[in-house]
Amino acid sequence: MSSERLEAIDSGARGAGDPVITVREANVRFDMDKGTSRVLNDVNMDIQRGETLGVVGESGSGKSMFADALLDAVVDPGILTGEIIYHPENREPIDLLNLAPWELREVRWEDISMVFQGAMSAFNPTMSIGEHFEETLEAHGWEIEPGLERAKELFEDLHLEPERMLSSFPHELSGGQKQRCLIALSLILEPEVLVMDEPTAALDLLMQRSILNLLYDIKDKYDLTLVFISHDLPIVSGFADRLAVLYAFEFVEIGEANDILGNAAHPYTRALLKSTPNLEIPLDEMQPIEGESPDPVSHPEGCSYHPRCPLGDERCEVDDPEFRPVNDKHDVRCHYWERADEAVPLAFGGDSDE
Ligand SMILES: Nc1ncnc2c1ncn2[C@@H]1O[C@H](COP(=O)(O)OP(=O)(O)OP(=O)(O)O)[C@@H](O)[C@H]1O
Ligand code: NI
Repeated sequence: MSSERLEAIDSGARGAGDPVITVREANVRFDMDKGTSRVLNDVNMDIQRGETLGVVGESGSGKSMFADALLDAVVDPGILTGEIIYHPENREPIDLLNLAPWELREVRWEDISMVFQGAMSAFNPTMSIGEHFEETLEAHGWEIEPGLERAKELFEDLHLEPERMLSSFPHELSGGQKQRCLIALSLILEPEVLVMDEPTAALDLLMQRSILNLLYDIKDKYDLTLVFISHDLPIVSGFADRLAVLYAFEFVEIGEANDILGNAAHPYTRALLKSTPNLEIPLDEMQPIEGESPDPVSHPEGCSYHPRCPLGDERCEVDDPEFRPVNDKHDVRCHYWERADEAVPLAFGGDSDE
């Protein structure tokens, strides 16, 4: 690993100093007929124990690849390289990319659990919700009865009727109920980290917010670290402690959520803030981000955002910026971030000087 890269993870990406998962130089590639598709590009990240980390970016930016990488669950024939280390609270660190299949199965669910994108349709229609819980408990050699008692408590915490849920079949439930059942199921083996990839995308805005509020309420009770992935920046930002912005398969800005919202330093983040539907923004002030997102087979030279960036110049065409500090908890990969607020003003007043 180059020294610049190590520096790059010095502040923003590292957070406060008790990481539960450390990601170093993570890459995902698919070897395809038209060339090699690189869909996660040298990603570094420390996820801090107990935090809620929000990961945002446009569709196709690599959010799901990042989520899948955290559990070494990138689909075939994708190739994940780099280092993903899980740091349990009272055990030795675990190198996720060097585990036997049975060891990895144990870590998934019992240490790091995931609600996959689109998982609502993954319920088996012929099995009751209770049977889904039993199946998971059995597969991991956990006792059924105490497991179902825990399930009931989880249901109550998530404002669902326990008995009715256990005996229901997936088609008998609303989207919001199914989503909460999935969250309960993902917590049944008492994981320390819960990764959620667009867990509320198929739900209406009110339901999304109410599920996030419930998660927020149970997070402390279950001692959870949450990694929350979404294309919807306003939704995530109201909920996350830190935000990490993905552009073109790499993080371009990382910092405390409030700081990113009020003081976004990357032209892309600012464009994203401007373009994202938000209850607070008048519709006529929303602007889609101009230009195309990059092709994973041929990444642009230099800064990957330069073809779309109002600040892009000759330097940006050749020189890929490393992370630089905006403050001690906020890092950005842009040569000209100090001019980003002029170049991409936030019409709705995100900046204090507007
Ligand atoms: N199985 C696959 N084979 C090859 N390329 C893939 C595969 N799955 C995803 N990709 C590509 O990887 C890139 C990143 O995809 P990813 O699913 O991580 O995006 P995302 O940010 O999660 O998008 P969305 O918001 O739509 O879920 C995209 O260019 C996508 O086309
Ligand atoms: Ni995705």
